Amino acid sequence: MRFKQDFFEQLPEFYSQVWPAGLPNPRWLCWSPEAASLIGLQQPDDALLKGLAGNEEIPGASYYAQVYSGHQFGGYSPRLGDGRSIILGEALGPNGAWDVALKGAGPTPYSRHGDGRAVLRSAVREFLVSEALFHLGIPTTRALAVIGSELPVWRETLESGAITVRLARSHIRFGHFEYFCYSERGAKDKLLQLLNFTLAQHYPHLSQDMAGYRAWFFEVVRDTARMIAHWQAVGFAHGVMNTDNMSILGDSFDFGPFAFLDTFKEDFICNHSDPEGRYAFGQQPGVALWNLQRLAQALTPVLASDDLLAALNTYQDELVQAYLALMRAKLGWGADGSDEQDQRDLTLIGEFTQLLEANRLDYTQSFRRFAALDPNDPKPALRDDMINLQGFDAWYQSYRDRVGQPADLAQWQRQRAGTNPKYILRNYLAQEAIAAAEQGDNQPLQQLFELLKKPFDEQPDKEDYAKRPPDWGQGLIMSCSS
Ligand SMILES: Nc1ncnc2c1ncn2[C@@H]1O[C@H](COP(=O)(O)OP(=O)(O)OP(=O)(O)O)[C@@H](O)[C@H]1O
Ligand SMILES: [Mg+2]
Repeated sequence: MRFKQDFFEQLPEFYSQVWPAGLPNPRWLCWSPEAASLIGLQQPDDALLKGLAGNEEIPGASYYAQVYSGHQFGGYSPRLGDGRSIILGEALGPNGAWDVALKGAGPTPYSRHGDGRAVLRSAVREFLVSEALFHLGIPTTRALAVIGSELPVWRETLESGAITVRLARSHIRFGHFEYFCYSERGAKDKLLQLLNFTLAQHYPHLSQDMAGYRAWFFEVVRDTARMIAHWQAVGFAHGVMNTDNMSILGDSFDFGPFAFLDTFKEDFICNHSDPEGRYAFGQQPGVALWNLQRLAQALTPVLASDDLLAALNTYQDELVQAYLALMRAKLGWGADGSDEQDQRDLTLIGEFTQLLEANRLDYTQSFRRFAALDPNDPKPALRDDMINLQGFDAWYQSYRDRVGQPADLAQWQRQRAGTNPKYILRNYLAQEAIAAAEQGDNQPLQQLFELLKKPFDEQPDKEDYAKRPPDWGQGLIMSCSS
């Protein structure tokens, strides 16, 4: 790995230097060749294993934990920071630089009462979902590898310690700005320093002045809205949308109790620690706006309120337009750009998801039906899934009116197959692969990983992975303890 150390060198007051505690008997559990290529790595080898486990120093790396704060479940936590993640610097690749972070590398000055560790189960989940989201075309941090070990780590029970090697375009979170606004009260110079750094690194087209800052915040709002549109369109629930888990670049970030929906349920909650459903699937668009409002508030020392408000006011439209574009691609609809059509389409989409919910249908499977649907067919396979046929027939008539007859049906269906994944990371699939890996059998994990790289392909020998979960695996709710 070749590194540059811009954050480390330019922002010395924004982190603590810290060494990884190391892992006994480390072994490769997962390796993503696609992520590796981003930073010019070819093969996992022994020297790299020792380095990423934290057992030997990696040449050129600086070891540091960033300080940040954030709103967690609505309340402000004045000091969080990387309590179990150590960043090595920005690794240089053929198309830019990627922060390399060892998540689970041991305690840091921000660990408070935590052990600084991650367990195999959570490390593998983060690995799988990072790469799965990427292959679904959703902006996300990436995962290079998971390293397992014989380190005993206590959660609800005795588990083993592991490290996810995360690659991120940036680790700067909404919470970084909140920290330098509230927790370091009056540190306007630091807020500005952070903002200028962010612009220089990631928004080179923007100037470091009021006009540039203003344009930047509009982009943050836009990119956050687009990320959320992707989550809602694919049926992804993040589970812990605290502001310290919101990447400033609009990449999906920090994967804990996430879930892809199986049976569609608007108010589906995937996080065991969220009984109120603050972060329920259907709440995500509103929560992201709330989070952007917290970010805006933290930016008031450096940006005019009117500018911040003007940007926040674009959120809904950015979200709706991005969501409509994705859903139209899934359903096979064109667009004429009119408000009337937008409204009608939103209504029609909402009616469809209501049908899914009322008929207790699987979100992914139901949309995948469109890949084999002929709009000329009055009784498509999708109809056979429904209990409420009358409701479906009424909706389907509107759908057919909307879609018209495709000029080239085969091509139209290929397009639907390319926008409605067949395979998603269902929680029960992750569970099965993890259970095997915990017993020393990596094969199911490797197979699942390979499957998720081609979510839109038929992969006829993998049909079982497209099925609905067995009874034990329905609507699994994950605990936050990771
Ligand atoms: N086992 C742990 N030991 C020490 N600190 C922890 C541990 N687990 C979480 N934390 C800290 O608690 C806060 C909230 O945790 P959260 O689950 O959002 O983040 P995370 O999953 O640890 O990491 P990241 O956001 O970098 O993906 C963070 O400051 C995090 O570093
Ligand atoms: Mg976090």
